[in-house]
Amino acid sequence: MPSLGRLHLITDTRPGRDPLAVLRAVLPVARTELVVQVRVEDTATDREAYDLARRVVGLCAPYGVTCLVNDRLHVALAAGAAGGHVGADDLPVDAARRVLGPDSVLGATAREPVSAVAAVNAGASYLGVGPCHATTTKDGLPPAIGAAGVRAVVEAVNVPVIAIGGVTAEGVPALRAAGAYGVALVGALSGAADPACVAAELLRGLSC
Ligand SMILES: Cc1ncc(COP(=O)(O)OP(=O)(O)O)c(N)n1
Ligand SMILES: Cc1ncsc1CCOP(=O)(O)O
Ligand SMILES: [Mg+2]
Repeated sequence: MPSLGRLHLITDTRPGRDPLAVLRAVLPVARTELVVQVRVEDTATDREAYDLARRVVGLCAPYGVTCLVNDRLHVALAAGAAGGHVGADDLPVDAARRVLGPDSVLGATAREPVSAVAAVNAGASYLGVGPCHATTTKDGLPPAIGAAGVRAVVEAVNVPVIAIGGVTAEGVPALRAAGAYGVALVGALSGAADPACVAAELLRGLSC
C-alpha cells in the first residue's frame, strides 16, 4: 500500500471550477505529500467520472502522487487509481475492501469513535473525519465536530485521520494538535487566487 500523503486535494467539479488547473498548480509544490481524490457531482455520469479520473491519474503519475476516487470504486479500478473513499451512502467498508482488494488505499468517512472503529475493523486504511468546521461545499451535513471531535476519533483508532470540512491553512495547527495526520479540502484550494501558495502554507502547517 502506498504511504499516505497528508494534503488531500478533492476535485471541485462545481460549475465554473477548473479542478485540473488547480491540480497542475499544486502538484509541483506538494509532490508526494499530496493525495488527489477525484470527486464528481452525483449527477455526473460514470463516463465523466472516468474521463476526469484518467486525466488526474495521468497528471499524478510523474510525481508519484496517489490518486483516489470518491464513491465510484469501479471507476477507481478502471482508471488505475490507487484506491477509493466511501461514506454512509456508498458501499459498506467491508464490501468496498472486497472490490478494491487488500492492497488498495481505502478511506472511510467517520465522525465519532464507534463508527470509526467499525470502519477500521471493516478494512479502512484511513479515515476522513468531519465536518470539522462549517462548509459551503457540501449540503446536508451534520453539525461540525471541531478539533475536539477529531481528537476523539484519533484516540480510538490506529489509522491516519484526515480532517475534512471547512479546513483552511489557519485551521491546520489546531487539527494537527488534535492528532490529525492530514487534511482534505475542496474550497480552500479550488477558490484560491494562488493555489500553489495556499498549498505551500497548508504543507507548512502539516509538517509541524
Ligand atoms: C477524506 C474524505 N473524508 C470524507 C469524505 C466524505 O465522503 P462521503 O461522506 O461519502 O461524502 P461524499 O464526498 O461522497 O459526498 C470524503 N469524500 N473524503
Ligand atoms: C465532501 C465533504 N464531506 C465532509 S465536508 C466535505 C466538503 C469539504 O469541502 P471544503 O474543504 O470546501 O469545506
Ligand atoms: Mg460518498
